[in-house]
Amino acid sequence: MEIYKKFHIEAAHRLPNVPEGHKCARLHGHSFLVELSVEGTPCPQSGWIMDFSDIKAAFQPIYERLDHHYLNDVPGLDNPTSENLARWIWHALKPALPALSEVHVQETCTSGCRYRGE
Ligand SMILES: Nc1nc2c(c(=O)[nH]1)N=C([C@H](O)[C@H](O)COP(=O)(O)OP(=O)(O)OP(=O)(O)O)CN2
Ligand SMILES: [Zn+2]
Repeated sequence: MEIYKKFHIEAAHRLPNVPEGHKCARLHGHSFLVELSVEGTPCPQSGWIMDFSDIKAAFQPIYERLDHHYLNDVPGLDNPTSENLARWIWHALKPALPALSEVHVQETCTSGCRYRGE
């Protein structure tokens, strides 16, 4: 079974490696939707895999590094595509949240990336 918690991150970025003339080379911003999934078996006593608020607490320090920041300035995010952001969040969060099973980064209403580790 999987549970998830969603977070909204307002951030700016530009993509430095796109072909010349690509619109994403220009500075722009997104309201990123980050959905974190955790896999497990519900505890018979509590009825939950883990408290949603524990997911929030684990993500909080990472959220603070991203929200209202220019992502290209965050160490390790010099090319902040959805793919690189999802992988970056996975590696930053996994030590504090070992049951993490998926990081879903939605960059726009129509575009995003799901990362489940390597
Ligand atoms: N594979 C990827 N492709 C693109 C990424 C990315 O991170 N990974 N990022 C971008 C841009 O950041 C862009 O802001 C988002 O792209 P796009 O979905 O094309 O945005 P639109 O608002 O133009 O989408 P439509 O729904 O088609 O209007 C580009 N590509
Ligand atoms: Zn973008």
